Amino acid sequence: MLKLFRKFTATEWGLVGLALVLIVIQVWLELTMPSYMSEITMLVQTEGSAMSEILSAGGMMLACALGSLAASIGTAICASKVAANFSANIRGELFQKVQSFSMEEIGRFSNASLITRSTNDVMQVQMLVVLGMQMLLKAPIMAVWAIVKISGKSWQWTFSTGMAVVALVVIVGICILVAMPKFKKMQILTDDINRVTRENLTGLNVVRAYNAEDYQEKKFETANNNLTKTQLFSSRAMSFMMPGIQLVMSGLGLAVYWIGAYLIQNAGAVEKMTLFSDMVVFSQYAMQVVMSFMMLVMIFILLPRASVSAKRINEVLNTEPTIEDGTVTKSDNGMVGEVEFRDVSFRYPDAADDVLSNISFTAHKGETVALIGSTGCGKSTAINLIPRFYDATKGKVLVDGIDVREYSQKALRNKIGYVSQKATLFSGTVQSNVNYGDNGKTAQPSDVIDAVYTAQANDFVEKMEDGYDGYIAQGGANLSGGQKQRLSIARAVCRRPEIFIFDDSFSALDYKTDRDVRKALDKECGGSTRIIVAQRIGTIRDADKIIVLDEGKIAGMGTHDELMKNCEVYKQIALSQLSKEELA
Ligand SMILES: Nc1ncnc2c1ncn2[C@@H]1O[C@H](COP(=O)(O)OP(=O)(O)OP(=O)(O)O)[C@@H](O)[C@H]1O
Repeated sequence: MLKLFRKFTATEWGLVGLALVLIVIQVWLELTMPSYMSEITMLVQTEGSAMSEILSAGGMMLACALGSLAASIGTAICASKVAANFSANIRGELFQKVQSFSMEEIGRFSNASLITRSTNDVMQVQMLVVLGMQMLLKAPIMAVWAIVKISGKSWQWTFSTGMAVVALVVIVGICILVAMPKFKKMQILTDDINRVTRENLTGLNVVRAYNAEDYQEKKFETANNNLTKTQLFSSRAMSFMMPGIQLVMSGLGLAVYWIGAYLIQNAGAVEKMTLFSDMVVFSQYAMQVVMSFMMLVMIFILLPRASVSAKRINEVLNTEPTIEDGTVTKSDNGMVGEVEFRDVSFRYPDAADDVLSNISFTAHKGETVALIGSTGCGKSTAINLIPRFYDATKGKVLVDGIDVREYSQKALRNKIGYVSQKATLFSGTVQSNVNYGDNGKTAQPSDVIDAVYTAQANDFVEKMEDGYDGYIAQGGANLSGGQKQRLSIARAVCRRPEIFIFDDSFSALDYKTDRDVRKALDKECGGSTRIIVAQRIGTIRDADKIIVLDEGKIAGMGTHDELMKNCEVYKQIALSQLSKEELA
């Protein structure tokens, strides 16, 4: 937690200082009030006191109350400003950190947990800062000051206040000890709720199509009940706290007056009046002491949850991405658009076996290299090593003759136009989706149009109400699968990259569109290297080199004709899709 607070900026520390000054003023004013009360008590009991004296003391009391109110509003403003800025900074840092994560770290934390950590956990810490700045600073000042004020009065009163404080500490201690483990659990269960809700929303079509609402509801109910039970348990434990504190406060009030009555009864006539006034003042100060402890209690209620949250936030902030950035920004060996896999093997973190074993091939500038093989044989995994979504566990992937690990990730990815297996579009317009990202080249509106034409997306884009400014919903929800794929292809084309990576990006296109896109790519982007993962023989049969993968190993490599002659795995895939006549 303290580690997080080190992130306070100078302005925030300045505001904390200002809040501290305001709190001292507030406490001073609050603790001055009982003196006026004592004065009024004395005046009321003294015969011949003038009304104006009572009114003047009352007026001073009112002024103290108003001053304390103003100081407390000032403190609250400072506290909320510090907390809001602090949490905005933490959220920003978390976002940046997650951006730097490789797929490995994202997989390790899970999307749901990263979202909870960036929202709910930050909120817990924010709440602690808001209340902590107001109460944690005020309580000790108030307690010490009030104790100083009451010391030297009757030892019986001081003793009863001390006992009340001990009783408070015991009650609060027990409640927190019982509830603390549950607080820790609560954040993890919030992750679960988040995960189940996200899963349900993203897969809503499938849920409905399979009438799986009940199943999803049960799943949600389990997560929800677990969280509710944990919350209820900790609330029940905590529910003993407030009445307990109230009991102690009332008991203390009673004790002060009871002791006072006893002392007054045994005192002389003159002492009686002083004792009475002391009793009124003491009960006020004693309440202030107890109130200070109550404020600390409030913080102790928040503290366990916030410290769990702070730990979870720090876990993310302290995680170093496994993909370290290199320094090379430009290859100065004259090579362009060349991709080489040199004896590459890869194993997913925590997996038992390699997904890829000893893969070696080269794609030269302007060549089309295709990867084909049964599902799950490692095609996507292989091409994900080029933009460094993961790093090879053995061997090297080279782009333009340089190990991809030596490049700065930005420079490496600037060379690449990547089209993922599942088309990803962002809420915005056609234009903002096609002219997406930054690779140092400024795309003109005409480049966007060219890219859309190359991807054969012009037919539907130009029919949209606003054309290239047409609205695209989040995830491309207002487009068909094939339309989404074409816009994803247009986005890669618009980048004018040295190397295209198409991860099964033509699968949602009909055969004719598939052929037209490939033809247009040949014409418009002929100089770029293309690495294509495909399931359809038709998509790749014209490729310069086809790599046949089987269980993560190369089963054959060559042109379509060569493979038809000498690669049994390829021949079987081809024959399963096309007749002998079509293949001839
Ligand atoms: N993030 C991951 N963590 C662990 N294992 C994974 C991960 N992603 C994929 N795998 C495993 O790696 C293997 C290869 O997956 P990959 O996605 O590369 O196959 P593919 O050949 O592209 O399949 P498809 O044609 O169905 O897309 C599969 O067995 C899969 O279970």
